[in-house]
Amino acid sequence: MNTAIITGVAGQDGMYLARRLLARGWRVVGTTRPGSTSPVRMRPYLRGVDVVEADLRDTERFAELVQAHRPEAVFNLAGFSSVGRSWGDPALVLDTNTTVVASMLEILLRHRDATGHDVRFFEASSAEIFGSQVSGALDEDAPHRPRTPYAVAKSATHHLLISYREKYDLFACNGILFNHESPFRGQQFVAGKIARAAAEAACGLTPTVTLGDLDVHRDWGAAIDIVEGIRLSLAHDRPMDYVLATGASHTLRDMIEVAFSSVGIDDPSPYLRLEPGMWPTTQADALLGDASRARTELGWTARRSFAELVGDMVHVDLARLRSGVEEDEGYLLRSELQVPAARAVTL
Ligand SMILES: C[C@H]1O[C@H](OP(=O)(O)OP(=O)(O)OC[C@H]2O[C@@H](n3cnc4c(=O)[nH]c(N)nc43)[C@H](O)[C@@H]2O)[C@@H](O)[C@@H](O)C1=O
Repeated sequence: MNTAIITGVAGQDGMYLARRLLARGWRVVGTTRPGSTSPVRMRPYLRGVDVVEADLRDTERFAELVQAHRPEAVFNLAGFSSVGRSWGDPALVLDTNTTVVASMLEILLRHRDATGHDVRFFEASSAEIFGSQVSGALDEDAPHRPRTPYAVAKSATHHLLISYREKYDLFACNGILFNHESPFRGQQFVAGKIARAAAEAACGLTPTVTLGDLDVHRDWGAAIDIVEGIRLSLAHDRPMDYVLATGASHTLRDMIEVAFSSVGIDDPSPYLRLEPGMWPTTQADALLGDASRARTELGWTARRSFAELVGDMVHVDLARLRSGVEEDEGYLLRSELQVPAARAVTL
């Protein structure tokens, strides 16, 4: 039986990936931050996962886990994830998202030297590495112009992985992940916030969504699709970096329109408050991905449309509000069943 370690297993990506691997007969050891409430909240979705607490910065702990479980694959999905908030503690962001990864790679090398056992490594890189002045669809060769501590850290780690791959022949892949969402996304991210407001409005409540720039362009995909690309990256016969994106760009204005119209509200304006400048201007201007390499090499494409994704988020929030039950496996099963089997590639 293959074993995977997933760091950050209680996040949306970790959870979807764990379920996908379990369904394929893997054993999954998933780490969560000590003291975090997410594992409790996400418990209905993590059945079968061996959930362990591990502070990402405690690299000794990571070494122990590798030694104890001898995984075939490590998926590093943990770390600091808010672009905007990364200005709050840049040193912590660089530590968590870069220095820690350097230690993980060293640990995997030492493990290989000691046991002869190769561990494949996936790193969740980010479209934010491309930063400002981007135009057209971005592929793996687009230049990095990071503009936030978050993006700087992700860009450095991205290059670190490539260096390890070249110098030590380590099977390490960067997934350049564009924005991706799900009904399990927190409301600190804009899609989660909009979906919840649309559901509240549908229940007759009067939410107010305060937003920065409505014209920001992003390539929003469904997390459930993106994790399939993550899984396939490590299942391929050679390590590469992959853009995982839908290739379609939308604005926040589009998202609001789709979310509210999915519950029959044609005019969302009474629920919106605009505060231009409330969100940092140093993030990427507009992001659109070109996932041709993932399509050609992995047979991967994003299957869910923007409207399906946003509609699913709103409807799960509606079910939460109506039932009073925040998390239930039923919220997930419907969207999981919609996934057509991906091209068979086995590790
Ligand atoms: C690729 C990247 O994707 C995610 O980072 P993010 O893009 O910052 O995600 P978000 O949902 O917070 O913002 C989306 C856009 O919406 C704008 N925006 C406007 N008004 C509000 C607002 O009121 N709240 C928020 N959160 N965003 C707002 C905001 O400025 C941004 O342009 C993470 O997964 C990250 O880990 C990652 O790697």
